Amino acid sequence: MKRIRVLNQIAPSGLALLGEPQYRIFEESGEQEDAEAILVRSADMQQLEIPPSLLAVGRAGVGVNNIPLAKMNEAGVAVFNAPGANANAVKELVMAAMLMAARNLYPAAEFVRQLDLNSDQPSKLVESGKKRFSGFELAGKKLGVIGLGAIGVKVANAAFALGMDVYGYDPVISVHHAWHLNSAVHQCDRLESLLQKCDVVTVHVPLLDSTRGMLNEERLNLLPTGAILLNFSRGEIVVEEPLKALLEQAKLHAYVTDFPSAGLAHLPQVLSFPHLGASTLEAEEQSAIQVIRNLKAFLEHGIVQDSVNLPNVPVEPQGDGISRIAIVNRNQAGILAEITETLGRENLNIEDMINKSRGEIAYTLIDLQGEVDQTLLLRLRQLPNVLSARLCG
Ligand SMILES: NC(=O)C1=CN([C@@H]2O[C@H](COP(=O)(O)OP(=O)(O)OC[C@H]3O[C@@H](n4cnc5c(N)ncnc54)[C@H](O)[C@@H]3O)[C@@H](O)[C@H]2O)C=CC1
Ligand SMILES: O=C(O)CCC(=O)C(=O)O
Repeated sequence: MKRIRVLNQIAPSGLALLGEPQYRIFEESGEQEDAEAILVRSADMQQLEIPPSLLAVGRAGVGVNNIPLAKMNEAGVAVFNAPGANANAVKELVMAAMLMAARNLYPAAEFVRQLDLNSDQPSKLVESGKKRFSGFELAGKKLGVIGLGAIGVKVANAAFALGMDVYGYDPVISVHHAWHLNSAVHQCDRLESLLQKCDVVTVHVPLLDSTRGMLNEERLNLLPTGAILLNFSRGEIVVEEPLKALLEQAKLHAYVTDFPSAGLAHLPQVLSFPHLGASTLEAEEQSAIQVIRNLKAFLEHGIVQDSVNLPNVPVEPQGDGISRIAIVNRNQAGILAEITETLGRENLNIEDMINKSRGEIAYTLIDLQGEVDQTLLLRLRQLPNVLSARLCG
């Protein structure tokens, strides 16, 4: 039985894929020591102790900044996410946010809420206040999309359909996403040129060392007066102090974000949501199902698909009489020779073997004739550059 620890609420339709008797799902931290896998959404795992039994982490979503990737690599633990599974949900919220900000919908609705509509002339009250909430139309305005991945491409295409003139910045756009991007989207070679010209800017990059604080004082100051900034990516991508100053000086029309902060949330120009981007039934189900399928394929057959730290190795198992060993190792010369020598000493005949690397890490999948015992696995684990070794199944 494989034990799966769940750190956040995961859609039941996904968890249903992990049925007993093969799997047992638990939440309590006391039992974490022997979990083979952890399922997580946004819970912060940075300080979580990694049990020696852990083989994989499944992020039912996209961003993995809550997972200590370096620590996972050192422990030979595979990390999976669900690319694209919640992109439509985020796109819809971003479009709603853009419209809310451009038409001042939140303060306008608040204004109506506090009116006494039982008075003699309610329509007079309504009409008297509305001029304060006059907004602008999106059609014809310039939208800048920073990060043209699963979400950025959908936002760019939807904004184009609304009549916006769309600019995109992504120096490392994938071929897959480039294919899906409307060809009318203008490409910006420099982030600065996008910021200078766009009335609305939306950011859709992952939180990495290279993107933390990417919208700093110098860059924020390039935004035209009256611009709207949307951040449904991660709070840390925008530097708060200069943004606050621009909002207080009314140089920006609005900041709409999914990541509330104490320094900004109280400002009238700020609209904050409680990290709602992926909170739709559809996205929650899709994310859970997608990541759990990949987690299962890894635990049961050693197959790697959509991992954020291991290379893709979509090799189906060979069938009866064949044992499969999965090894995560440092990507260093000589390691394969050490592995095959160790197997040779046990007289085990290799039927098939694949080794793929991704940066500092490599993944080796070996199909063998016959039985594999715990002593062999122990010997493999003791090799200097082997981070984890296990029998699949
Ligand atoms: N608010 C919410 O609930 C959600 C937030 N997110 C956030 O949105 C981020 C993006 O999600 P997806 O579009 O699904 O990811 P993705 O991986 O499909 O796209 C990210 C894009 O950013 C680009 N990029 C990376 N560094 C860049 C840089 N320095 N400048 C410009 N572009 C850069 C990449 O090339 C890639 O095309 C996630 O990493 C997560 O932080 C994702 C889902 C839900
Ligand atoms: O699971 C969630 O609600 C968070 C979604 C998110 O931020 C992501 O997928 O990166």
